[in-house]
Formats: sequence, C-alpha cells, structure tokens
Amino acid sequence: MSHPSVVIHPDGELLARATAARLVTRIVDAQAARGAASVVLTGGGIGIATLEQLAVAPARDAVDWQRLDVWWGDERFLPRGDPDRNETQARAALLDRVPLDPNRIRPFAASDDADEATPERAAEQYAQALRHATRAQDHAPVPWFDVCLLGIGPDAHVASLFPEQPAVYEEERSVVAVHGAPKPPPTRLTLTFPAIRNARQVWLLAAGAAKAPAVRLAVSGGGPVQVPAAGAWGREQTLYLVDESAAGELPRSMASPGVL
Ligand SMILES: O=C1O[C@H](COP(=O)(O)O)[C@@H](O)[C@H](O)[C@H]1O
Repeated sequence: MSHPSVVIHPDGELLARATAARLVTRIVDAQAARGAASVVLTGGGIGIATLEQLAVAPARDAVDWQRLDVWWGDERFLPRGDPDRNETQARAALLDRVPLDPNRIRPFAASDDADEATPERAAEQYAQALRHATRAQDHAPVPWFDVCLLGIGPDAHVASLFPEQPAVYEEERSVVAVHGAPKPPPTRLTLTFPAIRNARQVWLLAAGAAKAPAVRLAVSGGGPVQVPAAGAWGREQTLYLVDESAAGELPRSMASPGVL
C-alpha cells in the first residue's frame, strides 16, 4: 500500500492536459523498463477529457502505441457502440486516433455480445482475460498495471464501486457484475479493490466543486465501504490529480498548487 499524494492544477482543462503529459512519461518509462506498458482507463468527464488531451499531446509520438495494453476499470453493461459505454467514449477520444494494436485493446463485453450476454458471464470472461495477461512472476490474478486511472464520483465511487454496494466488499474475485448502481445505467462491470491494488500506480482524477467532499473524505482516512476512493491504492504510488475546485475542502497544508 502506498500513501496518497495530492497534485493540484488550476482548472479541469489544465488537469486533463497535465495528466495526459504525465501519462506519456509514465508509458514511455514503462516501455523502456519492461518492453511494454499497460494502462487501465476510466470513464467520466475528466477521464475522457484526459484521453482527448493525450490524442493531441505534443509528445504523444514518443509512445510506442503498438506496445501498449489497454484495459478498463469499469464499464456500463450496454450494447456495443452505445454512447454511454466507457469504451465508446474512449475510442472517440483517443483509441481510434492512435496506432494501437487492436489485439491489445481489452474492452469489457457488451450486453449484445452473443457469448457474454449476462453481466456475471461477462465479468468472469474479463477476469479470465486478465489472468491470461498476467506474467508468472507477478504472482497475482491480474497484471501489475503501470497506471490505473480512476475518476471519482461526487459520492466517492471509483470505477463502479459504489458506497455500501456488494462490490466494495469483494475480496476474492478481480471483476464483478454490479446491479442497481445508484448512477445510471444500473448494470455495470467493475474491477474490484484487489484488482486495482495490483497496479503499480493508481491515479485518482477529480475536477469541480461537486467532488470536493469526496476528495476530502478519501485523503483523510475515510473507510472504503462508505468512501470507495479511499480503498484504491497502488503498489508503488497513489496520486490524487485534482483541480482547485475539487481540492477546495482539503486542509490548507495539502492545498498548494502542483506542478508537473
Ligand atoms: O459512471 C462512472 O463515473 C465515474 C466518475 O465520473 P464523473 O463524470 O463524475 O467524473 C467514472 O470514473 C466511472 O468510470 C464511470 O463508469
């Protein structure tokens, strides 16, 4: 477990640009060290804005896109191509605009996929894909992702781990189906805490004043059942990347603007 650090940017647009620049560096470093890199994408406003900025980042060509594995932290269980799917939004923002290897893009199943028509089967299928991608030396059921991006909801949910829902108690499985999510759509698929905690780095993104209470609770020791963001940490680093509005309720000692 790594203790969280907070980096504050003036506004949401700069947060997305700075996070995109940070991602380029992280991916390039991982590719240099291990030959390939892996990222876990998030949905949500600032998560997708970050991908849009990555698509136009001046240094984007420093990334070897063919040696990047792309996973998702959660998905809304909807038909393929539905505009509310995190996959659809990520493809439009970035994935269709860079030369990724299609075999290394790992979306969750869609509700209209013939073989994975139930959320439970789709969750098991994703868990299996993660298991297959794991190196023996990782000794874990999911890869040690280089970065796991997570948006934070106003209720402090991350991925589709919502406060007090069954998924926040999951300790064994790496992926579960979610029914009755308080944010629509109600049926979702999500990585669990044990899966997220295999990431080398976890970056939690939040912009806007509506996220300020969630950010405060998450960095000041909230419990993961009520404050799921507090249960997300990386093996090596846990970073809160936020704008000034989302940092508005942090103690003064933490609320200094960050630089890249
Ligand atoms: O539904 C979801 O919401 C969260 C946060 O979204 P935001 O728009 O409030 O930033 C997101 O992280 C998650 O991936 C998504 O499925």
